[in-house]
Amino acid sequence: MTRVLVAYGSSEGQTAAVAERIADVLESDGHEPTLVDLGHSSADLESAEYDGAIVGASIHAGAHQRYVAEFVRDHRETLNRLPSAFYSVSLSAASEDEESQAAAEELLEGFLEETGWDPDGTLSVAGALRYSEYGLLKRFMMRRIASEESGDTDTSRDYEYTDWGDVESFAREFSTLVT
Ligand SMILES: Cc1cc2nc3c(=O)[nH]c(=O)nc-3n(C[C@H](O)[C@H](O)[C@H](O)COP(=O)(O)O)c2cc1C
Repeated sequence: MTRVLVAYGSSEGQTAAVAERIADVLESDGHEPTLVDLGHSSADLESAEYDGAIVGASIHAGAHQRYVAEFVRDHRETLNRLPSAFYSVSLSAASEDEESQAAAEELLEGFLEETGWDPDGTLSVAGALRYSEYGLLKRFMMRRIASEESGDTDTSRDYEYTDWGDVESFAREFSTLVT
């Protein structure tokens, strides 16, 4: 059985939900995933003898979580040696505007350049708008951003844009890499 680290940073929970779906797919393919929320604990990538690693982060104010970048930088040699993949969750990836989607891809590429990581696979995936969980200021700010992008501005409900089919294909592809 192959052991796969599924480590992530998530500010409002969507990247965590994606990590859980990836872990479900890996498990159903016969692997042994270990989920680690890098915001709360560190993953012992060096000594735990993982056979592969998937790392995820979300974009806030034009950048991925700094602690995820630090984790990747600290472990880049191992990540570059093992089968590995990175996914980035954002609202830009949900946009119908090609420029916004390209901006999300650029941030993903920038993250890899900045950390010195060359993963086998990448995915830029749409996240969620969780108006009900934002404080007043954040709700106002996100509503303004959504309105600029012709997105959803009814703050009385939440919106999920994640394409779970894409997430599952990404996980399945990785699964074949570590088999
Ligand atoms: C305060 C705030 C700032 C955000 N900034 C960006 C941004 O600059 N670009 C973008 O594409 N998405 C942005 N988003 C959208 C998030 O990437 C999206 O909500 C994602 O689902 C968050 O994932 P998480 O729940 O794992 O943190 C922002 C969201 C919040 C709440």
